[in-house]
Amino acid sequence: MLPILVGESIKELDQEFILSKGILSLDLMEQAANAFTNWFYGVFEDKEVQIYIFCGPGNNGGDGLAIARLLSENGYSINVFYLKNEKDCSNDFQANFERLPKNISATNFEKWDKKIEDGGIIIDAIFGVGLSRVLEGPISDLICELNSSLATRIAIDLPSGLPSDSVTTGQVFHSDHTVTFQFPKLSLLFPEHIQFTGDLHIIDIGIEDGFLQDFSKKAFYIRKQDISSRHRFFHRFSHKGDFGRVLFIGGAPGKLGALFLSSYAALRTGSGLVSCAPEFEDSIGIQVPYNEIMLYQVKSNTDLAEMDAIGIGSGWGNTIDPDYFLSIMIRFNKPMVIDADAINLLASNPFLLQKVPKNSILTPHVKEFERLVGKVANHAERIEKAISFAIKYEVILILKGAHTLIALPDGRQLFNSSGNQYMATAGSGDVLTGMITSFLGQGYTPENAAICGVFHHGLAGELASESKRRGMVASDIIEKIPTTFVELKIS
Ligand SMILES: NC(=O)C1=CN([C@@H]2O[C@H](COP(=O)(O)OP(=O)(O)OC[C@H]3O[C@@H](n4cnc5c(N)ncnc54)[C@H](O)[C@@H]3O)[C@@H](O)[C@H]2O)[C@@H](O)CC1
Ligand SMILES: [K+]
Repeated sequence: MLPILVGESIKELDQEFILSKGILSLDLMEQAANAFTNWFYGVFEDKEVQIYIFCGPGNNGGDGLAIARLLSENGYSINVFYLKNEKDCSNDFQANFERLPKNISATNFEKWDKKIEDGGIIIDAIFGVGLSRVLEGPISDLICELNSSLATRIAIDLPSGLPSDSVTTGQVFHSDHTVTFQFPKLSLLFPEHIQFTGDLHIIDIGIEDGFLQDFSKKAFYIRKQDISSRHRFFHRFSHKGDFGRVLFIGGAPGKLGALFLSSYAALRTGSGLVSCAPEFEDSIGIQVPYNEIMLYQVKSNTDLAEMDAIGIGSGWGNTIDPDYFLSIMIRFNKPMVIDADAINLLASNPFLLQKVPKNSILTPHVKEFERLVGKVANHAERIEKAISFAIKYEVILILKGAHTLIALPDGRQLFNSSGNQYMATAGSGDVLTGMITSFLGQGYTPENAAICGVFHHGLAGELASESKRRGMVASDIIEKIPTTFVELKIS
């Protein structure tokens, strides 16, 4: 997985990397500029448009100048504006300033005539991870001016004004695209920053993952290439028992659909045998809309341990007796997947939290999470509380949303890269519960079940939305689960 470094470690990384490779920091800047321009050529082919590059005094500005040179050499029309007397700027800024081709006009931003041609592109190279305080004065006014333009806006590494690891309180550049180097900075994953970050692109500037590992042991970004090694592989003699027997408990009157979504998602994820236990006085006569799913009686079956995994809570209702939940946890006594109304039950009966089997997986959305831990001010605090919760109760806490967070009991935090906004639809969470429970039942460790479940769920959502967009529903996600195995070449 890709390590996520905090802002203050990035300078140290930079230093050690160039030392180990025997290169100059200017060379690394050139690698970064080349990686950026390669991305740029793929997205913006029209060389007639005017490109306005605003360069701050540090190395973010240096990147901007190197990019200006490379784009100009490639035939693009470049206008550079810099923010300080170039003598006060970083060494690599100055070196790249010297290397600017003569045909590029470079002007102090205070002399900018505020004209941006129609269809123009603004590149923000003002501040990156070196931002040290809230923007004020003329720089804040400049960002405000740039934000009001109709141009396409691109931020290099970070939108200027956005701190790398915390929530912003000041003026920030509004990007349509943020092109960040090597790994996502934490603040680019916060939902409250979406208006600043736009589409996120992580580009490789040549620093190997292995090198990054020494600088972050806590926060990671889950990518497509991290998934295959987490899967179990089955052979031609595998039988349905090997693929696990799973049970879903939930589905009170009026909410049966949630239970069926979880159950069917588990089948599509590969479970061998799937049963569901609706929360009905008498569930015998209930019609299950899928031939492959069996009905199960939790109250009369004492041996819940015959199940390989249990997913509990989808549509369970709010009238469940906490002692009944407790008896299920005691009778099963293995890690289980706990969602929705089961999380609400834990929140209103905190004594139950101590009884949750270790390494269980809780999958709250933001509101359910707040019921568990209380109100939070912002996403940074939410992440901190998720980490402490996972450590305290020795569970895996999956905080659902864009870049779903998987907080592990040892304190590691994994952020997901798959999925999109179209997945914010009724029942999407029930599908996730079904998928994670399925992997758990197939013998995956809770950590791998969580990672594979979250990533495949997001990928299935992406695939389903290709043709459905905002009309996508949770069942569409389920139908695309098998294609995720094909995409990732999982047999
Ligand atoms: N791996 C790396 O570390 C690499 C870093 N590179 C670039 O270098 C950037 C970091 O460069 P720097 O550390 O020089 O930092 P920045 O260029 O982000 O900013 C530092 C400069 O801005 C000033 N400053 C900070 N906050 C300010 C504020 N609110 N108002 C006015 N002035 C302010 C500082 O005094 C300093 O002069 C990265 O974001 C990236 O763009 C790339 O060149 C490639 C490699
Ligand atoms: K920037």
